[in-house]
Amino acid sequence: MLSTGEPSESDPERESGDPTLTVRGLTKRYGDTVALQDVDLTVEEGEFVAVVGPSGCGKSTLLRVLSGLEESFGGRAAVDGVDVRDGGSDDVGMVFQEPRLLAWADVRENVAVGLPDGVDPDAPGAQERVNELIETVGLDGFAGSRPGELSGGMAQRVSLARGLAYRPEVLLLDEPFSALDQLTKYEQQDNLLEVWTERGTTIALVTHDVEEAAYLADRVLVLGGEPGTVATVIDVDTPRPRDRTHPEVVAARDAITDALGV
Ligand SMILES: Nc1ncnc2c1ncn2[C@@H]1O[C@H](COP(=O)(O)OP(=O)(O)OP(=O)(O)O)[C@@H](O)[C@H]1O
Repeated sequence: MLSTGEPSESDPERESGDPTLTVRGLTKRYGDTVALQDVDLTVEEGEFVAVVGPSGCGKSTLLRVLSGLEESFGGRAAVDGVDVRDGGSDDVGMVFQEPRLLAWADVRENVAVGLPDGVDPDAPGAQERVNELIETVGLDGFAGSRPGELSGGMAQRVSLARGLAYRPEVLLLDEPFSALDQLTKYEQQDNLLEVWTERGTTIALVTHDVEEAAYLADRVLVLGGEPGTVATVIDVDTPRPRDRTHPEVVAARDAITDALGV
């Protein structure tokens, strides 16, 4: 279940050895529209998986199911071995495709919303943490700005900082860099890799950007078709830290592009 709560004690229902994310035979309908058909996915603890596919193939739907936002679906989706319909894990953070910021609150307050429950934004250390995140996403100088005063890319970075504030064990990211210029995108991708490396976070990232998928992920799930199904899975075994121009990264990008049929 999506939460801004304090990281919980180990879930007693969790069986050791369970993958962090498990999806089996997932089918999701919206009325007559079948968004996903019979999708399987396993993401092990600390793994970085990217999900790519054409517009409308069900990428966001997959993340919404995993985050506990969808109750009605066929098949099974579990986080830390606990079915999302039974609450999943408390330690899941999601960054949505649209920034979803509080219009009346400034950047500092919007980021502070992501702090774990019980942490008073005025408590010692909390402001430092918020300021650090604002700096990480390159928005120092805009801490007192309201969303209406920010560009789309800046708003997206506030949303990312809010998602990172909670320090979840699992991060579900829906196109978190899509509104960024190339240079800022590269910086933010590397920031995310740093967070992932430092904390061992398990990440599922939806993206339209094949270079991004090849550079960041251990494994790339390519969805396709209508309804969306798994077209193929591509492993990216290139050692880290990676060079964006490493022949294996380039080969992975080409393999993803081929699988997408573009
Ligand atoms: N709330 C909803 N009600 C009805 N149909 C929906 C809803 N959400 C998604 N859909 C439909 O489900 C399908 C998958 O949508 P989804 O947003 O998951 O695709 P996507 O791959 O993330 O697309 P994009 O890359 O454009 O963001 C689409 O046909 C979409 O129209």
